[in-house]
Amino acid sequence: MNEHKNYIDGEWIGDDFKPNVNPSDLGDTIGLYARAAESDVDRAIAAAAEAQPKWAAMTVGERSAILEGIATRILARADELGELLSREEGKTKPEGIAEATRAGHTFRYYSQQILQATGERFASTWPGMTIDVERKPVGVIGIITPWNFPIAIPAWKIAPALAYGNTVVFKPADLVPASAWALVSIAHEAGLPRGVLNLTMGSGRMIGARIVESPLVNAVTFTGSTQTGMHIAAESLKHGAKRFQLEMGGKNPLIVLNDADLDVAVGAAINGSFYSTGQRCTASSRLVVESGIHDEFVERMRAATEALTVGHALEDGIQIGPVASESQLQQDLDYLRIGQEEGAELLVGGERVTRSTEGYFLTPALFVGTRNDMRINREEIFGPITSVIKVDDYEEALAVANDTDYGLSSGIITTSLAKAADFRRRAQSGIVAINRPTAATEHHVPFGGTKASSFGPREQGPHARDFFTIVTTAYTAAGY
Ligand SMILES: NC(=O)C1=CN([C@@H]2O[C@H](COP(=O)(O)OP(=O)(O)OC[C@H]3O[C@@H](n4cnc5c(N)ncnc54)[C@H](OP(=O)(O)O)[C@@H]3O)[C@@H](O)[C@H]2O)C=CC1
Ligand SMILES: O=C(O)CCC(=O)C(=O)O
Repeated sequence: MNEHKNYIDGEWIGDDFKPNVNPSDLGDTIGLYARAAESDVDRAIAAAAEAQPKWAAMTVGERSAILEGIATRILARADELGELLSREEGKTKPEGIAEATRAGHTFRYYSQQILQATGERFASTWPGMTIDVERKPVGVIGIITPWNFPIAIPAWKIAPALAYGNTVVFKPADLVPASAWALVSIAHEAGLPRGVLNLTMGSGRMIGARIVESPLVNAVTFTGSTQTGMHIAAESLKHGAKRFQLEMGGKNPLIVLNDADLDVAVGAAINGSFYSTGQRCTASSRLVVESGIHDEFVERMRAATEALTVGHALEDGIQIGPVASESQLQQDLDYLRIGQEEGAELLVGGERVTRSTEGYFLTPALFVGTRNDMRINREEIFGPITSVIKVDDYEEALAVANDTDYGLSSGIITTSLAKAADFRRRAQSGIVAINRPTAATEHHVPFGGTKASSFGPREQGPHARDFFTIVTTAYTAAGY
């Protein structure tokens, strides 16, 4: 069985391995992946600290060329990387390939982005003075990522971190080390100097704590559950108030108004709620539907949900792959029970099903007759489960949509330009979707939310530099 080691200071290290198992086929072990010890994490952090000044001193041209080399290699291997991703995480093969392609585009984007102007010159109110506002690297960045986007999220954190002259200690989710390992091995092949990017696979509790507590780590960027994010925030403040950026949960509403095009509404709801097995922080988990269109929408949703094909992620024609892990499956089953105990009607789906391989297969589930105060509508389930909430009019729909602890994404399906414009103004989320799913975003524009969904500057696009650089203001007096 292939052994995949951690990557520390330019070397492959490790002798303690864990099998990585395919959630579509529990008999299929993808490979063995190293588990870092505390001493490995400390070594990775020290290597990143040592490499950082030299990496930052390279020209942007040199850094840009290496990032472009990583992008080219990812894009050349997108089919293979996408298949590997689907095999370890369970999203369908087309979704896996699209995600790998997005990772390549992200590296290419930042290889070009750092060639743009970054400074600003201000006129001074004092005589003989010039003021230059510049951006400098932050230093060593700890990167902690979740299992649901095993290559895109690492890419959109690692690429800007490196582009702006920082070095990285990368801790991927324990469930999906293969995509992380493949990405780091590509960076190695592309000629990244030793110590600039370090991979420490294994337990989040231990490695995450080590990264957050280290005085040599200057910033931590995290995506995952709100609970872990809040813990990282508290620990970061305790340990030298290091800079932190958090992308956490969502409970994203999709409003369907009476004037909606039903085909568009059902298409957006099915995609947003169930694709990627509903395991997206941008998933539509609350369908807020105006009463005049409610019954027809529900009937069309029932039929469309039943028609979805569920099975092995790598099989052609499969639309919904397995749930990513046994513990996530248990969480989904718990919420299916909780929803029914709360009085919601499970109209269709929510069944654990068997296929020719043994995997974590669950049919997409549609709850109807739900209220916004039910637990299934307040807590992030993170599975192929969505709820319909019936409302009387647009104002009630907007109030329900905004009545949540989260604020990542929200959407509206309407043919009224006026209502769409009003929703863009009043929706309390970082992403607003008009006549499209709440999920699936582009790599070159900002990504992030409000309330308990996000903390810190936006990720992706040009705004990513706000987290990965320090703004300094230089006053230069004339006369010498
Ligand atoms: N909004 C989003 O994008 C996501 C939300 N979730 C939500 O979170 C739930 C649980 O998923 P899970 O993967 O366990 O999410 P976690 O928040 O536990 O994990 C995310 C990352 O943080 C690491 N981690 C875990 N504990 C710590 C810690 N104490 N300090 C630092 N890092 C830590 C994990 O490592 P390790 O994998 O080794 O535990 C992983 O790399 C899901 O069911 C879903 O509701 C999950 C993923 C993404
Ligand atoms: O919808 C997307 O494009 C990204 C979603 C995401 O980042 C997540 O679910 O963690």
